[in-house]
Amino acid sequence: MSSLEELMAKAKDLRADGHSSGQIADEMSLSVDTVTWLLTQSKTNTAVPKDVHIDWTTVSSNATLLGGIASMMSACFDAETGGTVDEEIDSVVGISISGVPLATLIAAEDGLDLSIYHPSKHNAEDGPGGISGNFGKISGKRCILVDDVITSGNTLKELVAYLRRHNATPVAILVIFDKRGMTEVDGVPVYSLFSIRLVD
Ligand SMILES: O=P(O)(O)OC[C@H]1O[C@H](OP(=O)(O)OP(=O)(O)O)[C@H](O)[C@@H]1O
Repeated sequence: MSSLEELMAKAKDLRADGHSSGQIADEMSLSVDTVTWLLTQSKTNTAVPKDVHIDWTTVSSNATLLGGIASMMSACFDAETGGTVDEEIDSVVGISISGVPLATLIAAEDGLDLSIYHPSKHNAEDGPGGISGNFGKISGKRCILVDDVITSGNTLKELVAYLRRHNATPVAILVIFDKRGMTEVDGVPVYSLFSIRLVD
């Protein structure tokens, strides 16, 4: 089976399990347009939408490799800012689920507090997102926000707004993959290890 056929099969499995197109898009880190295409087209009758699927499970399933990626994210941030911003930061906020191990490793490496954000899209009752009460509080803190990938940027936009509403200051965003080529999210600079573009 080709990787494209595998993506089609996975999208169809998720749909059969009752997931909406938006949920499938989130699960597979693809755009909703791409998911619609995967669910409705064969690869012979229309052009493939311009999106990329990132499979980094070889790294994410290995704690040592994940630690290496977290170190690279932290080092990338230091290199881009000259290391001057570090002293002003109190907390690392990881976005559940995939941002959590990265945020934990970065917080440990840099000696910072750890907070966890549950995005609204994971709220089964369609309620708002929120900071977990089982980890660090964010009120009054200067925070760096950590996630694995930016697809639309909506999750990070939501967290930036949440932090500002709750008396915290989002200072920077650290991600591994940026599929939007974003330099900032509502005024918060983005530092990505890899910025992904399709070239026609
Ligand atoms: O830029 P956006 O369009 O908002 O998408 C990016 C978000 O989607 C993925 O999370 P997902 O909801 O799939 O949960 P996960 O962390 O459990 O993979 C990813 O980990 C980001 O948090």
